[in-house]
Amino acid sequence: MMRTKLLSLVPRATVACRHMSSATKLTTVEVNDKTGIATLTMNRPPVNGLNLELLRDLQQSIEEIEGNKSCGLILTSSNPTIFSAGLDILEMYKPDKERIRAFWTQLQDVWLALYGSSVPTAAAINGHSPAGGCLLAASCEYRVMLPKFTIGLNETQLGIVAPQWFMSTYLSILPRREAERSLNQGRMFTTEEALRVGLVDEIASSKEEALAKCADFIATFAKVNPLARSLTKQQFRSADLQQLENERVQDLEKFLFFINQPAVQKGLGIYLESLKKKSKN
Ligand SMILES: CC/C=C\CCC/C=C/C(=O)SCCNC(=O)CCNC(=O)[C@H](O)C(C)(C)COP(=O)(O)OP(=O)(O)OC[C@H]1O[C@@H](n2cnc3c(N)ncnc32)[C@H](O)[C@@H]1OP(=O)(O)O
Repeated sequence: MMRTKLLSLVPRATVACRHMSSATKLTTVEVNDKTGIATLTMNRPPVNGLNLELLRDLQQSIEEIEGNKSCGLILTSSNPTIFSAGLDILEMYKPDKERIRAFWTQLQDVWLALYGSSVPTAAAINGHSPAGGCLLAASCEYRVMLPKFTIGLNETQLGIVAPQWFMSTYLSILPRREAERSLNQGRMFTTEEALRVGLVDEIASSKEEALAKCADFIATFAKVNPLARSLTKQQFRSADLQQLENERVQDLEKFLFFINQPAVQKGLGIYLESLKKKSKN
């Protein structure tokens, strides 16, 4: 029988501030002793909205996986229909001054850690994956998605602009023409469309199958020298990573300036309302 280790269930103290959703961790890491592959599961009901705490836990879990000599990382969700709803809009709507800085900086950190991870990475996309959810999946090296869900960078639909590093992540997967058009449109792809354009690599009929396909992808590196593999990956990704490293502060200031524009705040408010109305019907 497969033995697994549950590594990330350490309780965390509750901090008295907005959006703090849980006294326990919002991610779990399970390492398969046989394959050495770590499965990182997001678990922030109802929709895995990426708030400051989930981003912190993601960062900690990625670091843990890097540190425990796992052979690979599979990112997935405990929610049966949602991989991640992207950034928690409540972090950006009428934001707290200090918290929103920490939030965006943490998002930068998570992207740098995941996109730049030294271990092979794959996403088992077992539900909808808009915007920031798509960013996380696209930062991995391989994607397996379940049918009847949607994925894409839909920022323009919300009246917001995906920053340069979101674009770079798309461009690492999609042909330039497709990346530009779909980002401009804020297009959400169905699973089948995503497969057709290459945004996902395979379709699986269940989460278990998706995880198995991700594990198969990671196993393709079993006989490749790990240092050679990770340095090669780094060479492919270093320009994108370096660009954000060099421009972190400007990127943060640009985000803050943009998000605080009255028109952007108004748009986010309307979008939030529409989401709430939809969930009441
Ligand atoms: C210069 C740079 C500037 C800015 C860059 C910013 C980049 C931004 C990136 C982002 O990620 S923005 C977030 C974009 N995300 C979305 O557009 C997704 C919106 N959500 C949905 O489409 C759906 O909720 C769903 C994920 C498909 C799930 O649908 P489902 O029917 O299962 O759930 P429901 O819609 O009823 O939602 C339940 C509950 O959750 C709330 N919710 C949903 N998504 C978010 C979110 N992203 N942030 C905050 N809250 C969210 C929704 O309102 C419901 O709440 P309620 O139960 O209280 O009504």
